[in-house]
Amino acid sequence: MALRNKVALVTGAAMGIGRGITEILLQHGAKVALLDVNETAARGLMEVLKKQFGQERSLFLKCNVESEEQMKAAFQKTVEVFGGIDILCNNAGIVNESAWEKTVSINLVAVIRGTYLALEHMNKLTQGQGGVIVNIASMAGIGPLLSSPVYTATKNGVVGFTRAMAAASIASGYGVRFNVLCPSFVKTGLIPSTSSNMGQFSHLFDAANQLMEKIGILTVPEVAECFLELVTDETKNGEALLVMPKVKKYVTFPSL
Ligand SMILES: NC(=O)C1=CN([C@@H]2O[C@H](COP(=O)(O)OP(=O)(O)OC[C@H]3O[C@@H](n4cnc5c(N)ncnc54)[C@H](O)[C@@H]3O)[C@@H](O)[C@H]2O)C=CC1
Ligand SMILES: CC/C=C\CC(=O)/C=C/C=C\C=C\C=C\[C@@H](O)[C@@H](O)C/C=C\CCC(=O)O
Repeated sequence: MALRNKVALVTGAAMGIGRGITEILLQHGAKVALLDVNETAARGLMEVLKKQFGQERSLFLKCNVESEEQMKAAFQKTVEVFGGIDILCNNAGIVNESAWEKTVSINLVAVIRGTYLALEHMNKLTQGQGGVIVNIASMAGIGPLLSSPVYTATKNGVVGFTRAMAAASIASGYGVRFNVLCPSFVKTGLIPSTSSNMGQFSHLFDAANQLMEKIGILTVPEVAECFLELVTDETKNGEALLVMPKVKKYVTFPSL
């Protein structure tokens, strides 16, 4: 898929991986709707993006992905302003084993919500033009992260949901590709600097840090490049791309 003048919607776009994904999409000629709850961070980013890419290439929509109403409105506004949606990145996510229901709501329920909203616009069976959806899971969606069982559950859910949607799309003829990106640790504000949000697993904070030291830490641009591969390579559908420092591999799953 060539990105020039394609329309992308990115959740959690104001910081971290979502910002990196937004920037690489703009660098390759796409228009981007940025959805985030953090208005201060988003508006600061928007000033930078408008200077670098022009006034008309990016749009910020304050949106809590937990809200069906706000997500529907954001998708509708994106279509109104940019004329459609070709690319969706469900990226927004948190790590909080204390507020675990919120973690499920943002990391999994909202990914399903965003996917279904985008499909309404992309589905070729309902006059859509097709498209591609890339969901951001985690290495914890492939192997258990002992310090964060609920986070692990949400990311496993994102992997399974995305792969099932790809199979459904092929069987149904939606004309939409679905892929999932599974980074290991990435240098953003998400990585817990204290055990405050680890709840009953706070005693495993050191173990998680030891794992991080063992695996190493990715940069946001490294992750954004892998996202771009899943979007632009039209042979990729139903893929889970595991990214670690110095290695990336398409995960193979047992065929039942
Ligand atoms: N940082 C890491 O080590 C890794 C992160 N990931 C995943 O990557 C995604 C992005 O994470 P990071 O960029 O590291 O985090 P981050 O904390 O740097 O950025 C997350 C963004 O999402 C936004 N957000 C949070 N809750 C939201 C909500 N309810 N509605 C709308 N926006 C919301 C935040 O305001 C922020 O801008 C998450 O899904 C995370 O699970 C996956 C593997 C590793
Ligand atoms: C607390 C969450 C922090 C950041 C977000 C995030 O998603 C980070 C995930 C990073 C890595 C997850 C790794 C999970 C690993 C487990 O499956 C282990 O059982 C695998 C152990 C080592 C694999 C690497 C190696 O041995 O070379």
